[in-house]
Amino acid sequence: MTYRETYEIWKNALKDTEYASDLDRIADDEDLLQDSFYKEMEFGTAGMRGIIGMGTNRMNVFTVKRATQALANNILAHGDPVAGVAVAYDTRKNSDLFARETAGVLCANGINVFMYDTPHSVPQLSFTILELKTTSGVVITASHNPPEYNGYKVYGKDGGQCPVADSDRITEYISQIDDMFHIESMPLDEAERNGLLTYIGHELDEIYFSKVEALCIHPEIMKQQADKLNIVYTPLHGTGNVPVRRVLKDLGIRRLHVVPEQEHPDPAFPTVKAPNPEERQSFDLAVELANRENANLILATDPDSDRLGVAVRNPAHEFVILTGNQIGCLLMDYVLSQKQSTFVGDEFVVKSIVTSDMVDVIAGHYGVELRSVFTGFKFIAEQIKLSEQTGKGKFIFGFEESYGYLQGAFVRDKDAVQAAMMIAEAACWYHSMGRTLYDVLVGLYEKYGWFEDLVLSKTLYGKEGIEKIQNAVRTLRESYPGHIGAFKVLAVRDYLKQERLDMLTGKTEPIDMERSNVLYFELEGGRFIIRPSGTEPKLKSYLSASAAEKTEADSKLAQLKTAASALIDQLTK
Ligand SMILES: O=P(O)(O)OC[C@H]1O[C@H](O)[C@H](O)[C@@H](O)[C@@H]1O
Repeated sequence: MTYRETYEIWKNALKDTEYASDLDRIADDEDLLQDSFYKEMEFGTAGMRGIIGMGTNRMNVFTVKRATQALANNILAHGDPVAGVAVAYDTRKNSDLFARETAGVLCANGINVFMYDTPHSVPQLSFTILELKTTSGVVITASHNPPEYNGYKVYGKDGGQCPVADSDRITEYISQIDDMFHIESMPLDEAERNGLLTYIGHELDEIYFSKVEALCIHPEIMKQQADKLNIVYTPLHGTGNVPVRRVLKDLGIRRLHVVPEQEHPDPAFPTVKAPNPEERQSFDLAVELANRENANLILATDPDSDRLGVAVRNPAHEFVILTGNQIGCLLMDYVLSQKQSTFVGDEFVVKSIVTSDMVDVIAGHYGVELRSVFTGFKFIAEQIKLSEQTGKGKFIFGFEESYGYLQGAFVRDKDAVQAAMMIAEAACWYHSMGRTLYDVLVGLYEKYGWFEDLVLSKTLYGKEGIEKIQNAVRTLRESYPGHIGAFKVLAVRDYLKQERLDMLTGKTEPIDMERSNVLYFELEGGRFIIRPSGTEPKLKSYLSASAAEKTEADSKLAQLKTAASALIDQLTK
């Protein structure tokens, strides 16, 4: 079926409804029409995510209700409708509306729903699933994407993002729904009267806060140092505002300045290009405030408060915005060093394969096992579940370069509330020894080696963009380059073919992991990894160079950046 034909079906089905004028408005914009109707929304790295609007490839009540009916079918066949589903939403446009639609469809299927009636963070929802022992969970959020996006994150009963097998089944159920315009829904007041819908009260928030606070390794040091730490925090208009402030306050932090322009929910996110702590621009207002208040630490959380960004002062008193790898290494080294004396030998940490190799060296230093998984925090959660099922291994810490960190396994997704607490605690601990987080970071490089990491993302919109992204990786797979710039390729790991090719001997060996569309080039003195993003229309590549000295690592990374950028441009022309 062509995109025009699909559009006509929508127009007919919705001709006498409030949506008719929205559909009319896009009729003359061929590109928009094509992008809205040429395909169905897919379940990617973190569920379904897309631009809000009319169409099969858009986030709207129809695609949300259809996804929910598919989730309901999956629960009725493989889950536990009585245990039910926990539902939360963030501060984005239509998040509350989509959450109510989700609840209505689940209840119409006889599935119990436990729903927050104010915006809540992703980690709080993950915690809620475990606490209430529900069979599944849904958060309406597009995480850190620009304001025009929303999304539908699905969770399993272990509190982690839905495993691949479930998302494949949900996708299959979606394809079996012929009429997405007449999906049954139960009015929420009726669902509440029937006992199918329960609103979650504040008690759960309190339990969550106390569990996060209990992770603090040195609460006494925090109390003692709290007044010396001057922190600026921005929730970037999102859900972090309540939990992050509460936890820091409970632990004794008094000098916390919240960026006023970004304190309150605003679905337009008017003060940032994207509410993403990965983007330097999202720190602009926080840096201004921190300079006015002479603060020494900046914390930023994204709208669903699973990502944390951090900026620290360097010796020249300027703010340096840390990368996700740097924050993760600082946190991991802190946690491992403080807990080392309690280790019995079965401890493990988890990172994704695109996360810095510095993690491997830190884990080795403390003698803990390092597990590497694909991009997606669900794979870190899977390792925690595995250790519980087998009784083998104790999870200590997990992180991804994409600004996601976890210490306490009472949450199974990245948790910026925990991470904000941990970084504040680490800052207090080191402050008590006269050191800043910047000093500590430099100390880590001096101790473990200079690992310089950089993520290059190329955004390519629309149908054509997606095709370019897929083609780029395909082209590279068809013929591996012998060099990337001046960097010799030593081996190539193709995670789709599940094979590693040694470029020097020509020998291949199997990779014992599931399939994933990732190419990993092992270079002399670095690495280059490339994959299509599973959450945004981006071609992502991860560059790393390492050396014993900073200047050498910097110069290698700069060279690699030039070569990789040229290669990516050529692949996406
Ligand atoms: O690189 P992507 O597929 O866009 O994923 C980047 C990140 O997106 C979301 O935040 C997921 O929850 C993370 O687990 C993932 O690392």
